[in-house]
Amino acid sequence: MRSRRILVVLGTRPEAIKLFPVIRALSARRELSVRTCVTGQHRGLLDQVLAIADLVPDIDLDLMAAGQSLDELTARMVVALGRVMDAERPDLVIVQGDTTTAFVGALTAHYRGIHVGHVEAGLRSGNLWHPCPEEANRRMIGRIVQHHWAATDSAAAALIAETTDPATIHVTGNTVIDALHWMRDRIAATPSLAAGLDPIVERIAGRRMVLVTTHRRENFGEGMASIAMAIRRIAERDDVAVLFPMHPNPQVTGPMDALLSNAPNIIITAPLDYPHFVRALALAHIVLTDSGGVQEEAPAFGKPVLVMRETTERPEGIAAGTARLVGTDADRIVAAVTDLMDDKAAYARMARAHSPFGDGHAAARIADLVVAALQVIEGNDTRGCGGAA
Ligand SMILES: CC(=O)N[C@@H]1[C@@H](OP(=O)(O)OP(=O)(O)OC[C@H]2O[C@@H](n3ccc(=O)[nH]c3=O)[C@H](O)[C@@H]2O)O[C@H](CO)[C@@H](O)[C@@H]1O
Repeated sequence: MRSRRILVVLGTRPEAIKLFPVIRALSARRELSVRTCVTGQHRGLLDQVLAIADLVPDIDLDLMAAGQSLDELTARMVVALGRVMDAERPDLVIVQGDTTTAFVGALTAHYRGIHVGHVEAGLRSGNLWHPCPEEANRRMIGRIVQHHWAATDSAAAALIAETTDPATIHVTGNTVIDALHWMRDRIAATPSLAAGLDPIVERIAGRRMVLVTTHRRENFGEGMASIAMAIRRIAERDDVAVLFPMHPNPQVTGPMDALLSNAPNIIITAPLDYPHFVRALALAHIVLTDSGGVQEEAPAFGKPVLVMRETTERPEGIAAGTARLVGTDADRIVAAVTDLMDDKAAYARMARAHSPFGDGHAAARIADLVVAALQVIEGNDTRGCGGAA
């Protein structure tokens, strides 16, 4: 059998983190020819992950443009990825999560009758506008792909509730845990990978670190201002130090700079590269975030995570008691952090190392599923939409 062509499409930092374990696992299968296409929906943050994972993309569309609108990005990406599909002619396309890159990768493959596998399938917040456009993207992806690789049983149940054929759904675990274990072990073997954090560790010495990340679109505006106020109040405690790797989006830096610059006990940095962030996560006492991936990583390190969102598509962390929704209201956030700082029993209940999101072997399972899927595709004669308008 000729080696079967797999095209992995990604465009942002979280996709790179969650897909590099899959790319490694697939590349170890001799019967597969794996190519990677990066859209460059994000640039700097994405490149940091590609570098640490030793991933050199076969195709880099470099589509990101300063101040681009979602319309412009999507339009450019449809045309560019369509051309990649025609040139590469893959037997299977793999996308991850809920970005514009993931949706357009699935759509342009669908136009050509190419099978698609979806990593992290089935995440649903139940609110079409929260998060936007991610919830819409992942629902639409779920309607047009053939292989749904869900991270958890609840994600699989969400797909079943949408009448997805159960035979096309497999629960694999979230590949973010594969990446986290790989990075943790790399740092243990080569501490210099995350040595850049040493000065911050010295500055924080003796205080408990609250690690903060925020950048969700639905928190822009009032939400960000309220989060900034909460961070400032949390940092007024002398037994606390806040470490805040700040996303460069002006919708984040604007409100934060206004309230937090020169605030004592708050260390603001540029986004940390993946090794440094994983080390910061391991050193944190509490994690305060609106990130999806960080919600999945923190429990694996036994870190209580307070989620600055109104809804989450990760109910497993809430059910396991390792995560709590606190929204963006400053009083609620401060109260939740204070509770964990002052109530040892409350902290112990949340700080149990527990990973409802996977065991670190999701990528290997996905590689097995890809090989199995290709047998099906071998006998399948999909014509797609014929390519013409
Ligand atoms: C709606 C939603 O939840 N969608 C999610 C969103 O991803 P996200 O919310 O997880 O995005 P971020 O928070 O940007 O990335 C987080 C990763 O970045 C690392 N990190 C963080 C800060 C830093 O300073 N240095 C770092 O290295 C960190 O370890 C972590 O792994 O889109 C993904 C793609 O579709 C989806 O999969 C995913 O559901």
